[in-house]
Amino acid sequence: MRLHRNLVFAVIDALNMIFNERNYADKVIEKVLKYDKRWGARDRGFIAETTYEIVRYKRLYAEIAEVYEPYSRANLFRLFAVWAVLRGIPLPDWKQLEETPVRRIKGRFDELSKTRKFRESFPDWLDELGEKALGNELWTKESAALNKQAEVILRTNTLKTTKASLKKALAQEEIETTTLNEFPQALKLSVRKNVFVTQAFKDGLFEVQDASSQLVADYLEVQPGQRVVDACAGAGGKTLHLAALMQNKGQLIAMDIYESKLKKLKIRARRNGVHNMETRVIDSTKVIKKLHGKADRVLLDAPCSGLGVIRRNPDSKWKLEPEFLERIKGIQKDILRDYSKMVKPGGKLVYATCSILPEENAEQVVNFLNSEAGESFELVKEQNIYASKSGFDGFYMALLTKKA
Ligand SMILES: C[S@@+](CC[C@H](N)C(=O)[O-])C[C@H]1O[C@@H](n2cnc3c(N)ncnc32)[C@H](O)[C@@H]1O
Repeated sequence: MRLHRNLVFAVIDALNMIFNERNYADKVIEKVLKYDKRWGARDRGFIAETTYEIVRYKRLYAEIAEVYEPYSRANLFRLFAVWAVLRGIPLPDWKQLEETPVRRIKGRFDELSKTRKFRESFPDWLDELGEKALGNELWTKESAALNKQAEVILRTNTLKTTKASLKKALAQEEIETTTLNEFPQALKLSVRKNVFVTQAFKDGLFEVQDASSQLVADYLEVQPGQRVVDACAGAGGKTLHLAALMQNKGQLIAMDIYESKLKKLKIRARRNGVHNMETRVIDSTKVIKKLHGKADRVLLDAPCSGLGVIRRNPDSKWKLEPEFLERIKGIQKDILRDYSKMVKPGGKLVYATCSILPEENAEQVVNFLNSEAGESFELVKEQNIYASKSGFDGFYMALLTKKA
C-alpha cells in the first residue's frame, strides 16, 4: 500500500478533532470526508478505517510512541506512524515521518501486547470493571472482540419486500449479500459499501441494523392489532421493526425525551411505509401516566453505557466515565419502575440494553422484580449476547409478563 499525503493529512485532522477537541468520531469522519469530492470509495475507506483503527488502539499506540494528551500535530503523526509500521506499510520520506524508530515500535508492541489493557487498549478502570463483571476469561475474549470492525447488517423491511427479493434488488445495484441463519430478516454485506445511496434504501426496502439488535423486537412477541409502546424509541431502529412485525395493524406509540430523535424516526417511518405509528415526546410524567395499564406490550430499550457496541463507537472507550455509568444506572432503574406501569395485566415487557455489564442488565431486572413496582411481574426469559460468542454487538434482553 502506498500512502497518499492528502488522505493521511485528513486522518491527522480527524484524530485532532476526536482526541483533542473531543468531538464524536462518526461526526468528525463525516465532516472530513467532505474535504475533497474527488475522493473515491477506496480513499474514503482509507480515511474512515485508519482513523477508527487509531481511535480503537489509542492507548496502545500512545504507549508505543510515548506521547501524551493533548497530542501535538507532530505526536498525531507519531501515532499514525505506529499504525503504519505495525501494518507493515512502507513509510514515505515525508518530514513528518522522518526518524520513525521502526525497530523500537515493533519491540515495544511485543512487550506491551503481553498486558490486556494495553493490547486491547482499554482505560484502567474499564479493564478492571470488565474483568470484575465478566471474569478474566470472558472479558479477555470480549475486549478483543469489541475491537473488531463491525460488519454491515441489513434488516429486510417486510412491510415492503421479502428477504429474497431484497437480496436480488441489491445484487442489481452491485451489492452482494449473504443470509444469516439465526436472524430471519438479516442480510450481511459481503463487501463494505455505502448502502444509503441505493435505490433499495430510498424505497424503504431495508434498514441498517446489527443482527443482535434485530432480536429485540422479536423478543417482545407482538401481534398485529395490539397497542405497543416503544418508550425509549430514539430514532426508531426497533420501532420500525415492531411496525413490520405488527403488519402495520394496531397502535404503535414511539416515545423519547428528545423530540429531535423522534423527528428522525418520522422520516424513517415514512420511507418504511409505516402507518400505525405515532410519536410522543416525554416532556412530563403525564405522558406516561395517561397510558398506565393500557399497553399490551412495552419495549424499554434503555439508555446505557453502550459497552456492547464499542465496535461501532470505539471513541466511547475514551469518553465513558465511571460517574456516567452510575448516573445511567439510576435512569435505567427509574425507567423500569415508572414505564412498566404502562403494561396492562397479562401484558408483556422487554427490558433491553446494548451493554454487557450485569449491573445494567440482569441485576437491574432482579432489583426491579424485588421492588414494589415489579411485584406483579415475572421473568419469562433473558439473553446475554456477547460479541466474542456471536460475532455481533453485545446486547441484553429480558422478557417479563405482568400477572393477569
Ligand atoms: C438505546 S437508545 C434507543 C435506541 C432505539 N430504541 C433504536 O432502536 O434505535 C436509548 C434512548 O433512550 C432515550 N432516553 C434517555 N432517557 C430517557 C428517559 N428517561 N425516558 C425515555 N427515553 C429516554 C435516549 O434519548 C435514547 O434515544
